[in-house]
Amino acid sequence: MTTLAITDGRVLRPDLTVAAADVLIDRAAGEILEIGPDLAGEADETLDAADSLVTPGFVNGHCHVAMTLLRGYADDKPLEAWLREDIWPAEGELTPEDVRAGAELGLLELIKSGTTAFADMYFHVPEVADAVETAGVRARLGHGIVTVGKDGEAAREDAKTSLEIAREYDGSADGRISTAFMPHSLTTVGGEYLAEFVPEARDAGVPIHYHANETADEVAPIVDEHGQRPLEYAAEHGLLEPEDFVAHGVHVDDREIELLAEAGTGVIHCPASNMKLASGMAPVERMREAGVTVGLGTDGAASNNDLSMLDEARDAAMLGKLAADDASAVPAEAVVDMLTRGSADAIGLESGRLEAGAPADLAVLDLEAPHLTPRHDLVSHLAYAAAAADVRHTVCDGNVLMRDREVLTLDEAGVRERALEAADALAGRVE
Ligand SMILES: N[C@@H](CCSC[C@H]1O[C@@H](n2cnc3c(=O)[nH]cnc32)[C@H](O)[C@@H]1O)C(=O)O
Ligand SMILES: [Zn+2]
Repeated sequence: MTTLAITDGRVLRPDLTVAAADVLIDRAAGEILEIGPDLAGEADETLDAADSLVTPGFVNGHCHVAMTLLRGYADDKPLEAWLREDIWPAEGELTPEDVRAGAELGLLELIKSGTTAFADMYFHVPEVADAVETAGVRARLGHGIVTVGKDGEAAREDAKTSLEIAREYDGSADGRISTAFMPHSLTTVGGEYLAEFVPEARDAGVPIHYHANETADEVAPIVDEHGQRPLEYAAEHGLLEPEDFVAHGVHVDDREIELLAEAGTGVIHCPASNMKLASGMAPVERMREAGVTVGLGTDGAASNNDLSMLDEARDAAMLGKLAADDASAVPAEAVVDMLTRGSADAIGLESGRLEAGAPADLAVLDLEAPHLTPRHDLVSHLAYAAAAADVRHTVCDGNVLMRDREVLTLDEAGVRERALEAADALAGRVE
């Protein structure tokens, strides 16, 4: 057994108290062995965490990681127009190599900002999986299905691809990759395809992930056509199981919140994307009070425009208060919970907590910064004041992915160069 110790840090424990302690990790098992004083002597390797906060690695519950190539490509439009006029035409030109380049850029950003796991919906998933394997993080990956505007054959092909990818990649990258069946949304995938393929996804034993109740424009057609709220329609199609998780959940009514809580289906709140596309304010406080598992996600870099989960945490607190018209809503503890354990629970991972037996997925934040001084409350700092650049080290599955702000698994300069070239060439092809 080789061991790694994170030494002399302040460790954020599952009950959100902070203790001066070392963290001892079994590298091969990728697990935390012990948290306590003076463990450095027992370790083969150490990572210094003096004057630093050791937190669970952040979990990004909803992303389209390769969309980093479209960062800044189209801004300042609502969802429907943004997707149809700008994003989908550009995505139509994306090659597998482009997706690989965009995924690597996104992974670099995730690791640099302390994120150790994410859920991702995109296409050319084999390239995303390859990049995840190299980068060393955990991921729940899936192929996003869109059937609107496609003939029956092409639509079924898209759904089949999503199933095949989910079956093939589950458990890959030494178990760091898990998968899901991913219909894009309740309005972009026809009910007949849900009826046909959802039972198959259940047989394959994979969860289902989709965008739901993101905009008011997306709710209205379902109510008009089916006389049901979107999540009632989802439940009827077998899309609300405990392992499933939806992105957004902005326009949900009380009955839908109850359905989510009863079913145990997770909601990934994406506050930055919801603000930027003016989609609305998710009732995060009400969902949490009702017992819904709520996590956080960045969504893609084209609607955010970064992949920093610490930004998302702060946005979630701010927007949650505004939405509830109550400054005590979505407090720092709730935000830190959503950032770590909430997202992990929602997407079905064991990470998000630092304790013996848990996955060795963590981030170490440098506290020696003016904006993190003084130190009345480190949970408050994590929710409101810390930023991506404060992350010093990132560890996932017992492996050091970033040491002293240097990413060890990806060549930063090369990744940026390939992404720049791919993005420029893509923009040229779309014009
Ligand atoms: N196979 C599908 C691709 C679906 S991948 C997932 C899609 O979600 C899109 N997307 C990104 N952010 C959002 C969002 O906030 N809401 C809905 N869709 C989004 C993204 O651009 C991508 O096209 C096809 O043939 O078009
Ligand atoms: Zn999305």
